[in-house]
Amino acid sequence: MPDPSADPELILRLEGVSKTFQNQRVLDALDLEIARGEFLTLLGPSGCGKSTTLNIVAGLLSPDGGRMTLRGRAADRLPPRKRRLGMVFQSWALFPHMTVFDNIAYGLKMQGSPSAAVVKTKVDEMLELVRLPGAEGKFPSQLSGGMQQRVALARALVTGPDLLLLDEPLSNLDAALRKEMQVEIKRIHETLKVSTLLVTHSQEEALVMSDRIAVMRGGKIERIAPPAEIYADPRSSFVCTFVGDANVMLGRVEALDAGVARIVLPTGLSLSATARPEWTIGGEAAFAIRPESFAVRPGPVEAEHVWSATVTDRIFKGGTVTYELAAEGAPHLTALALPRAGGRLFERGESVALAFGRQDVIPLADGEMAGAAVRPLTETV
Ligand SMILES: Nc1ncnc2c1ncn2[C@@H]1O[C@H](COP(=O)(O)OP(=O)(O)OP(=O)(O)O)[C@@H](O)[C@H]1O
Repeated sequence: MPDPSADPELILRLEGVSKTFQNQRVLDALDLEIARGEFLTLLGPSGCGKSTTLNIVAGLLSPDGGRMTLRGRAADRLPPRKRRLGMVFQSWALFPHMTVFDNIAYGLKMQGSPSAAVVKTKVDEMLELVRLPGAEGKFPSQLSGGMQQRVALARALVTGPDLLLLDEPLSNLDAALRKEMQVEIKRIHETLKVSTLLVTHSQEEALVMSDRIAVMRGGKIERIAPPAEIYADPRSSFVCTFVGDANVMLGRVEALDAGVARIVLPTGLSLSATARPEWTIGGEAAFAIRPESFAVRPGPVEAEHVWSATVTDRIFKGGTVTYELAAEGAPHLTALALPRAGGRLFERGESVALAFGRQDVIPLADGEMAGAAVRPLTETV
């Protein structure tokens, strides 16, 4: 029976879904909704419950508690093949003894026996969509990893699913192919507008492809929002450091005026920030500054905030340069700069000015990740 309160624009709704494995609570009363046509990504560290959530949606695992509806209908007891889902997993498991054509046609044949002409038309459409025309007679072993992934997508989409489930679909590809397939999957999503649930631990994949990102931690969703919003206003220090890099710091509120807080760090550096509602004078205040929000300048500079710092390390990547810096009371800062043609890079040991404005300071609800947030440099000069 359709739920009379169900929103027809909602493809999936999970309410209070829980799952425990051997006394370990893996999902903790999880709520999640996916709108029709939406691309939603579950992003989080290993073990936070992303795949468990996806497997419950797929019907491959039963939850211990909670409710699930698909297209407004209770789906808790619906067998997987009746859920009208398309699935692509990390190991894309094409049938090795079948041609590309037969691999893609497989799902259609499982649904019933459409005429050979209908099967051919649909498979051709899919090959066109994933940009593999002419590959229908090949076997998976004759295809590159990226091409196999395109076939896996075509196989998942050929039946016209209501919801496409993607579990780490790009993690077996090398970095260049992964970037190419991110853009491909986004293009296919924009063409078909099929509602999609992606599971990944890659912030880049999440930022590039999603309409909304749900950041998971310990079996719960900590923050759900569109990519640009989650990046600009992550709220917690965990989300701030998981979606992007950040300098997370802790200070004390010295003054509060019209929603603006004056914050001092233990050694006297100070700054102003948009205040969070729970901040009080004399209380602790956590905040973050993204590496790209610091302007690194050689000497005195006019800006709302200017901190003196010393370059402790540098990594040059061509289009960008990352500096590790130490300021008084903030010994581990990271700044990201765009080297200008003809401009010079700062050397290790050099004194610089770090300039930023109030709008660059992200107020946070907690300082859990303070000091540990910015990813370490991997190559140095
Ligand atoms: N069938 C199972 N039996 C026992 N424990 C399980 C089972 N499946 C998952 N777990 C445990 O549940 C937790 C969450 O697993 P899940 O695969 O959902 O995490 P994830 O966020 O997808 O992480 P990853 O990216 O590493 O797969 C992990 O601690 C995992 O070891």
